[in-house]
Amino acid sequence: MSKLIHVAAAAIFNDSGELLLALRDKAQHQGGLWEFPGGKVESGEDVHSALARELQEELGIEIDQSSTVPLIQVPYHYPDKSVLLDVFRVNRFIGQAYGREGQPLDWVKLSDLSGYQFPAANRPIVNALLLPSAIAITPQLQPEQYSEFVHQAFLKGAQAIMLRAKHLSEPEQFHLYQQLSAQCQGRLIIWNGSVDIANGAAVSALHLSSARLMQLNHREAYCGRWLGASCHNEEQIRRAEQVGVDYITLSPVQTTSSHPEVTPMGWAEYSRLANESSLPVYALGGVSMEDLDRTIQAGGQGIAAISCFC
Ligand SMILES: Nc1nc2c([nH]c(=O)n2[C@H]2C[C@H](O)[C@@H](COP(=O)(O)OP(=O)(O)OP(=O)(O)O)O2)c(=O)[nH]1
Ligand SMILES: [Mg+2]
Repeated sequence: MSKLIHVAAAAIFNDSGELLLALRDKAQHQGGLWEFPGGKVESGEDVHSALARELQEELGIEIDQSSTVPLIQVPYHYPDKSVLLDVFRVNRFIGQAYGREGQPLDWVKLSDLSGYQFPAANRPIVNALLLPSAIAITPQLQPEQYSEFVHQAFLKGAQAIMLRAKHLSEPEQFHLYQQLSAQCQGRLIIWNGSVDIANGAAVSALHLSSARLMQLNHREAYCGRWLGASCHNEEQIRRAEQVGVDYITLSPVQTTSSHPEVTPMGWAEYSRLANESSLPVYALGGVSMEDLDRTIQAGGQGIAAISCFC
């Protein structure tokens, strides 16, 4: 397999929360498609300097390291070359962005991103931009207690809910899913269950256990928009990538009360696995909202947790 070409790229936001896209020239590799501005890291250059240089060369804007936050690293093998897209979120910049190389630019709302055609390697980047950074997973409760849990979880900073209620019957789970979907008012609600039931009930976000992930052969078997999976080791992560899921949770990062007998992987191993994976990776197991910044700095998407939202 050819050597990975290290590419620094930026998801640049303006004060209105719009994202800057540039159109690649037809003559370039992956030409005619929209991209996140950036380019190749030169030999001897660090990725932050490369990003600042590329954004100056391509857009005429100035950034510094304090205004960039890691978004995702995506290794990707095209038939003709292999790239490592090292993508940062840029929330502050100096200057007025314009296409210095004549390339058309567009400021785009996140909700309009699906209307743009990107290189194949960009799918996880778009997913990382659309997915939340904090998911509250429901503990085992009586059916009438879930609504209060969801209410509290949003107050405590969760941006999405994963309904995991294996102690209830499937009709009860589905009834709860519908009730909580109404309560979430457009925020993401993920159902932890099987592909068949999710398809039958037109569930738009499904999370698979690692056992269900290993049994799934094709992403297309699930009809909804978001597909996630629980992973605990490299074999499961590779499987999730092959199947083409949209995100994974990786656990346990730290000792957790729900599985006290399992040895946690620790932050260094979490970071290594998250960076090697092409997918958005949530830290799970003994983590809380206080770990959000370190998770993102470690190359993760965010946190998924039960206890800290109870
Ligand atoms: N900048 C950027 N490159 C991307 C994206 N997605 C994707 O697959 N790529 C690929 C295309 C290229 O093979 C490589 C980046 O190369 P580039 O053409 O931007 O590099 P550069 O700015 O240094 O340009 P050049 O001087 O080599 O022409 O990464 C993306 O969103 N942004
Ligand atoms: Mg470029």
